Amino acid sequence: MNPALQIDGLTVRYRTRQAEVTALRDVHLGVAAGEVLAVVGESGSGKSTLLASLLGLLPTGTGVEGTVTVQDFDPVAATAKEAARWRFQQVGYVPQLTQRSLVPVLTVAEHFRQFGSGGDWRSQAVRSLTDLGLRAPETVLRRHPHELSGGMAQRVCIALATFAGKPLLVADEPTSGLDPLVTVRVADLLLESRRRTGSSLVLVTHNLRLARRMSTRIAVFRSGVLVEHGPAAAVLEDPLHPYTRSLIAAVPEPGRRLVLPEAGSDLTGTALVEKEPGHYVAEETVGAGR
Ligand SMILES: Nc1ncnc2c1ncn2[C@@H]1O[C@H](COP(=O)(O)OP(=O)(O)OP(=O)(O)O)[C@@H](O)[C@H]1O
Repeated sequence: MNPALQIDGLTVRYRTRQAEVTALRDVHLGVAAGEVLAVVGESGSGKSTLLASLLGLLPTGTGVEGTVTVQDFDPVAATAKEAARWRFQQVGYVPQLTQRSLVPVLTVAEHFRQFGSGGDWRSQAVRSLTDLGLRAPETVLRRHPHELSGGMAQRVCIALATFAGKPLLVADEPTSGLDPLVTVRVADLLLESRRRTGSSLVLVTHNLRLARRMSTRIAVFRSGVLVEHGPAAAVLEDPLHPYTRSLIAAVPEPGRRLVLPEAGSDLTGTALVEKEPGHYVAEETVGAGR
């Protein structure tokens, strides 16, 4: 099977006034058509930079070495205009800050109309929004972005990304902040859309349970280095790298009570209880140091 996505020797350096930050170092990664790749790693490990490279969204002036090919297109070498046109035609994208990615002067319906072909875009949009647990989809369609809550905007963006059946779906933390039932709906909708269209899906997530539920392959990043990459079951059941093992060990068993240990964290001393797989709620404050 041809790779839908191929990255060879990718190094990305951001240049700021104060310093140069190497966000990715010599990354080699391939994803076949129809696969679901979960990109995991701690904050600052380079996950969003990887997505920006795949989407042709790196800031101007960023230093890039190596090659990226996504379905015969090179998003890193393309101009901003070429990359924008390609994304519109080929990519369904769920960004991390969903509310900012909607156009303030357009209603939700007008967002859908841009991607819809034929007359049934409205019923398709209503179906997607209903599948994502929005109770009054017709009302949501009439609203402007500022009239949506954060969770609503997130689900609108997910519905838009899957709407047109593009060959590549890219989602940056699509379920962060959503409740457990909606998380499951989002996962199901993304997977259903992938099944229907045969698209490939690249998913950035901190949630290893979500990665396990959704992905066929997992790529583990640490400090810009791809430390482990392979079939999801192999990486999660038999991790080779100590960092992957520590990520997996940090996921508590369902129902277990967890007291966050990191010194300096706002949540230090907060007990979390897993109410649903992969979803933790603050149960009580137990005092730092316990
Ligand atoms: N535009 C930028 N200019 C300078 N440095 C940046 C820029 N974007 C990211 N970085 C730095 O590059 C590194 C990788 O950041 P990146 O956002 O890719 O990580 P991440 O794994 O997605 O983190 P998070 O999970 O917190 O979103 C970090 O050190 C970050 O501070």
